[in-house]
Amino acid sequence: MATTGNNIDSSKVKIVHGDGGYVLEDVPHFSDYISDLPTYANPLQDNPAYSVVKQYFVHVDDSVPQKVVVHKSSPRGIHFRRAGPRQRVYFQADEVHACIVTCGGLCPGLNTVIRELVCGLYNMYGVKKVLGIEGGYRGFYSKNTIHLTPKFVNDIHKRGGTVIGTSRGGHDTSKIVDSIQDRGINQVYIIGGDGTQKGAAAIYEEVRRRGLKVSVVGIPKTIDNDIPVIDKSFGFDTAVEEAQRAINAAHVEAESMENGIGLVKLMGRYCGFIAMYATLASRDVDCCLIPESPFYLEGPGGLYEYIARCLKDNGHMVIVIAEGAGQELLSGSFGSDKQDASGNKLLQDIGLWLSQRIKDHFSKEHKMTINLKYIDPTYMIRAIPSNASDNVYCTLLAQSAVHGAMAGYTGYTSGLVNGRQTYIPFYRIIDKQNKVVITDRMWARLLSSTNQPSFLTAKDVSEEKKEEETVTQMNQLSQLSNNTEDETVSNPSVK
Ligand SMILES: Nc1ncnc2c1ncn2[C@@H]1O[C@H](COP(=O)(O)OP(=O)(O)O)[C@@H](O)[C@H]1O
Ligand SMILES: O=P(O)(O)OC[C@H]1O[C@](O)(COP(=O)(O)O)[C@@H](O)[C@@H]1O
Ligand SMILES: [Mg+2]
Repeated sequence: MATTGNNIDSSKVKIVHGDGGYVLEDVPHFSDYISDLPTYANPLQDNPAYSVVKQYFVHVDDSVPQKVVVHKSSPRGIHFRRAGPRQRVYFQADEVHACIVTCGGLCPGLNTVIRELVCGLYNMYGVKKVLGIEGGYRGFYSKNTIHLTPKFVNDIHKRGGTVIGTSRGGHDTSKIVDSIQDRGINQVYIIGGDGTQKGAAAIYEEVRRRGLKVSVVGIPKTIDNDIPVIDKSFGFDTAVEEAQRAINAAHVEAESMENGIGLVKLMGRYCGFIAMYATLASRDVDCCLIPESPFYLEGPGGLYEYIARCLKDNGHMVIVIAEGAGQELLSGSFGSDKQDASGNKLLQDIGLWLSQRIKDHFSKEHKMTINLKYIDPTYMIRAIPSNASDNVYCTLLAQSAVHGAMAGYTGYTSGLVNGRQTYIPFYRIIDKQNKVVITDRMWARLLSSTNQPSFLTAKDVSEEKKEEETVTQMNQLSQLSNNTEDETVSNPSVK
């Protein structure tokens, strides 16, 4: 199997080259593997709501750049296909049999996406057959389905969770595709995080191998914000907002007592975006600990020293810790290699461990009684309905997903890139995880806002920077090798 520098199978990559170093990382289309499919005029052209919009249909060449900060001489770089309605569609309304599935952990906005997929299909394209697959991937072959109508989904965006249920594990590609084929489903909308998108990519591959006219579409979900390429995942803003309530409670408790410490644990298995943004938003946080920035307790520059200073100067402090932070400190006594049903690492409770360590240290070393209040709002920040801006975001994601499927595209994730809706090929979404880059400006902003120690030596910083540069160079090399290895489609308007 030929792979590019990033372990991407180059035979699956559909690249279009244009002038000035323009590269379109295109998404698959039915016409790539099924010939002579009939097309139809998009029914939206007769829809009174849309027919008045100037240039409502997306131009065939419209694309969105991945990088918006450029230099005079830099190549135009990677682009993604702009999402939106096309002039011609590949399905007639009564031919469509769509299904929706939600997988992985909960996230605010799941019900909004479900609602908008159903309403988008019904109201924009006249589609009447939409099935909800119950309980995640395993629901395809082991559960009942729910007939989803605009009436059924009308109010669901006001509720947290997912009305069709979710689960981890249970992904069996061939059983899932058998079920899709047996039920005559031809549009599959899959809402989920990085694991789910890997599963969606496997389903797309199998659908294509069987030569089926079935669109497989991903909608990225995760409060952790660990999905790459996209600006942010839906529900993230809502989760950060809800986290403020826990931080506020921690602050009130801490400042009301002598030597008060409020410790808040927030979600973030492999990355600390929620902790970082919640800290930046709150201004009450004195220290934010995330998985990407290892910390230590003892000695100069360590956490104990910083806590002692905060208590001396202010009499109280607030610490926010992402659940995935400091797991290496726990390994040994508390550590474990256990995984959940999807293969995700099961984490130890770093918040509880750190609370105990802080109390023990200050009572032994400083003969001080610490009033520490540990707040763990873990599930409260994700089991809530999405806020207004996430609701709008969910609507755009869902409608874009529907337009793409109707236009015959498949094997893509609907995502926001630099503020524009795009179709991103699965391989780009599942290639790596999004992480906080601690040599970027955002982390520097956080450090300067909390005044916490960076826990890094000059050597660490230069190594971190070198690693970042190597990744950038590898990406550039892989791009170059794509340019030479892949079949070049010279006419960007092919699709
Ligand atoms: N590499 C993979 N290939 C196929 N399916 C996967 C893969 N990783 C995870 N999945 C499936 O995706 C679903 C959700 O994955 P999980 O990691 O729990 O949540 P998330 O999608 O939010 O990251 C599960 O049903 C799991 O079986
Ligand atoms: O207890 P659960 O449901 O396994 O969820 C815990 C995990 O879910 C998350 O919210 C992320 O979920 P996803 O993998 O579904 O995006 C993590 O922050 C957390 O570690
Ligand atoms: Mg995940």
